[in-house]
Amino acid sequence: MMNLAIEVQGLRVVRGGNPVIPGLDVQIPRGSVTGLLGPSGCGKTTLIRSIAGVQVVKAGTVTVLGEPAGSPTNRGRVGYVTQASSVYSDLTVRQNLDYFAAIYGAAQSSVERVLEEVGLADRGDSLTGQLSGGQRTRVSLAAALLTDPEVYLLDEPTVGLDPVLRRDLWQLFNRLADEGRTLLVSSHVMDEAERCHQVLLMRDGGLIAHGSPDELRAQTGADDFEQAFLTLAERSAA
Ligand SMILES: Nc1ncnc2c1ncn2[C@@H]1O[C@H](COP(=O)(O)OP(=O)(O)OP(=O)(O)O)[C@@H](O)[C@H]1O
Repeated sequence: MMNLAIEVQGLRVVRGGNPVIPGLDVQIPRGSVTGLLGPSGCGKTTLIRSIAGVQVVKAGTVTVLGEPAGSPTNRGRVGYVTQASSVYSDLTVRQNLDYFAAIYGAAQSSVERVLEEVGLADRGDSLTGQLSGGQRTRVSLAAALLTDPEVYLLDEPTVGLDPVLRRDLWQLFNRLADEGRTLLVSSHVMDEAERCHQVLLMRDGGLIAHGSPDELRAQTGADDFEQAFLTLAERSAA
């Protein structure tokens, strides 16, 4: 049996009276980077929230590391980085990380390590509120890295980043997966599919494809993922 990090069965989520996820099943193996790709509003954040255990769900089961999503047993084992950064704007970057290290019980020495990993080693003394959106997201990511979680749920972590930083972050995600961590990373930039082991293509609250980048290319005959998505979207609507 596959060693699963995340298992979603029959997930149904209603938001604002609308069934934004009408019924979804997916399995994500440990030690992989899975890209969750799809257009704005298709339900990526809702799916990630359901896996993080912070979304009210109408039906279905979501299991993370063998526990129900949101289980206290998984505290510290699951790192969730939301789209809106969840760090304090009136503290410096280092003060934020010192604070999170203290409440998570992480070694203070890990602060410099995570600053380096997210490319913010030179911004430790900057006031977080004066950083760009992409920099603030990286402070949130650094805070998640402090506890060395087994599962990372990252909601659009590369939005607003230049190509060099995006490449560096994807290298970090792949390194974490090589070390046995599991990452679910959402993006609406289709080209980011290339950097994942597995890709989930989402549309209108459902999955229209799940496979490796090569498998999706072979299924559609498309060279780029923008085209592959369009082909799969047309097929799913037919
Ligand atoms: N708080 C809310 N109340 C009601 N409906 C919501 C709420 N948040 C999101 N929705 C709806 O749920 C659907 C899915 O939204 P979601 O944020 O999960 O999409 P997304 O793919 O993450 O979008 P984006 O890429 O723009 O962040 C959308 O139709 C959205 O309008």
